[in-house]
Amino acid sequence: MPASYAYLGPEGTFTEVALRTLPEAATRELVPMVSVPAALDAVRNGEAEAAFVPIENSVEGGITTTLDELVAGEPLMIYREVLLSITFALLVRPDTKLSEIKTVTAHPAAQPQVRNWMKANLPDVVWESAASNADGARLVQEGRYDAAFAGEFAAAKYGLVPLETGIHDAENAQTRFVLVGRPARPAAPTGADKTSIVLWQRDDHPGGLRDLLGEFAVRGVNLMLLQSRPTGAGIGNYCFCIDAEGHISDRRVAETLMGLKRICLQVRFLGSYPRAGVRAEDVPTALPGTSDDEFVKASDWVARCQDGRF
Ligand SMILES: O=C(O)C(=O)Cc1ccccc1
Repeated sequence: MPASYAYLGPEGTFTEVALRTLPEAATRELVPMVSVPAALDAVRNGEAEAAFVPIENSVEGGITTTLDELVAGEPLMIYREVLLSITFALLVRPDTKLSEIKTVTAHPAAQPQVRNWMKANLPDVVWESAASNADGARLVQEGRYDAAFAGEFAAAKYGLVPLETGIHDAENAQTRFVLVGRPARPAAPTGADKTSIVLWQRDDHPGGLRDLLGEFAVRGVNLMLLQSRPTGAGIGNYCFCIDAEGHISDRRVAETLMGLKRICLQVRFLGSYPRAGVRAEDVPTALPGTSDDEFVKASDWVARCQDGRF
């Protein structure tokens, strides 16, 4: 049996479409799962080599189920990311008219991307969340709802037809997906990489978040995502999910992680991996004083000072 990748299913999700853009997916068995936690659990318990799940979209920010799963439980690591442009189709059973639609369903992350369209075209329908957009289509096929927002490609799989296509409140809406596996050595740096971590503050004090961010700022490390998530320990208790530019093998990133490790209660490393759609030559050069070479020279100089050989 080939190694398998679990993904947010059923067949016909945007997640599946994004996964199939990865060359390595062609040599794996792709196994649809009912939810993001189920896909990640399949990795944790060794049933799947990796899981492919949505993590962020450009309209609403982080997909909280995924972030919360990566923040807690047995540690996992991100190895790849994929960006997919998303527009929705309104899928119905054949012969359904727009005026007959009373109920509509889709994944919760779809709602902010179709809200204005719904207000204009389906003002009085009842929205209910589905486990994924393709699962919504499946529920329409079963007769549980009148319509589903999903990828147009899901229609044929579930015996539905697109009543409307190209639905998107925001131009260029994109969703980011990640391939997640058990912890192992990160892939070698490509020159256009990203590092994901989770931080827990040691204590609550004025400027606490600024102290964390200062560790990135003084080493010239750019942030790409900052999302707070409740720790569950009471109102006001948050951890921070952060994506930073660069690879853990870059000295400025490694030194930032060391700085954070010293001042945080806990740091969880979620991986260093290639940025989707960005070439190394398009990444700005390191700010003055933050290149690998400058870090190495500075640390050699301190060693010489400690030896009295400066
Ligand atoms: O992959 C899907 O189809 C999902 O249900 C997740 C999702 C939700 C909204 C936009 C893109 C992906």
